Amino acid sequence: MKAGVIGAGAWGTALAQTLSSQGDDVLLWALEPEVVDAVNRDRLNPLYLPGIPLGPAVRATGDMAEMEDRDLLLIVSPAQHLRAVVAGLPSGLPLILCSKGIEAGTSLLMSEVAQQAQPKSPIAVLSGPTFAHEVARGLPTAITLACADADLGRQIAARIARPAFRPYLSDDVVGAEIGGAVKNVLAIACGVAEGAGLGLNARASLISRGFAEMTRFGLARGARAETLSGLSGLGDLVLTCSSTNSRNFSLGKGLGEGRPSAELLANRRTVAEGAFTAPVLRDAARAAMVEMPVVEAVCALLEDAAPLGHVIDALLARPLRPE
Ligand SMILES: NC(=O)c1ccc[n+]([C@@H]2O[C@H](COP(=O)([O-])OP(=O)(O)OC[C@H]3O[C@@H](n4cnc5c(N)ncnc54)[C@H](O)[C@@H]3O)[C@@H](O)[C@H]2O)c1
Ligand SMILES: O=P(O)(O)OC[C@H](O)CO
Repeated sequence: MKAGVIGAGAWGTALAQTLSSQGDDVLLWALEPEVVDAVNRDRLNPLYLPGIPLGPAVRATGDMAEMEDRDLLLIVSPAQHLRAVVAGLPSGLPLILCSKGIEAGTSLLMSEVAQQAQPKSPIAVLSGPTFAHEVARGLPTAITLACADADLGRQIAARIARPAFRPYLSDDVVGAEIGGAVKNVLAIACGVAEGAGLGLNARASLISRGFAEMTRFGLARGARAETLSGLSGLGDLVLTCSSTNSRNFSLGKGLGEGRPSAELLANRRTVAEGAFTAPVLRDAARAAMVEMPVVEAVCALLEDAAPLGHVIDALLARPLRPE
């Protein structure tokens, strides 16, 4: 097997390490030359996945043309860069999309963006509760692999499964993508609750009511309810809303502590996708007449549109309604 992994952030590096764990040849494309050098010379990626030794079967490159001889590509760039990254790939190779987000300006899901950028490539989506550093250490992980072509989905699942890395098949690509994109915004909300000291009842309520928002939006975009309540939806929502290991939760925690969003977002090396997804999701939800008050509240905080106390009061003062 000759897999290519496009993007050597924490998740791309963890996936490369996982795929190579049984000796498969994995080529990892990195944007930063220092990452290429560190992987090839020291078997480490100290910039994005410090402390994880990489196996000998992972080789890094900065040259996209080297992906020509791969038979499968995992795309792991930040969502807002996926279009440009995919457009630069050799054409026709099966693409497994691992980025979580909605494209700004078009409101397209990653599969829709990839389809436009590489119309000849078959597409699958890999998404679920997966902190990169845990996966890289070989800790047990289950994840959704969504592919409209059931045969291709089965082939890919067999190729990427490892003893502690277990893909579950789905044909609901839209559902898998919406879960992964929306949970990042809701994790910011849960981080705010943590930072502002609102307590664990508030967090559980945000997870629950946030899941109701995810479901309403997902159903409006054609997702299936069982996908949203699976690994790529509820599973990832629970993980990301529970720990400062999540960059989105940590961003929210900073907001909840009263730090300005501009300060929290400035000069970041790592990506907190929810900050980019939130305004796109809000606008798409409004256009589809889907109510997403928690998402609206996160946007208000990210845009410094209202003080934290007002945003919390406004959420709590919404009219009483049936669950
Ligand atoms: N980290 C995780 O645990 C995890 C798990 C599942 C999914 N994801 C998703 O994977 C995607 C990548 O996240 P990550 O955690 O690997 O990234 P990261 O935050 O660790 O690193 C940032 C990445 O962005 C890349 N980048 C910066 N500018 C770029 C540009 N102009 N063009 C292309 N790439 C650029 C960097 O090279 C680096 O690979 C995100 O959509 C994220 O939601 C992450
Ligand atoms: O660190 P986060 O918030 O980007 O979350 C990482 C993964 O998406 C968790 O599944």
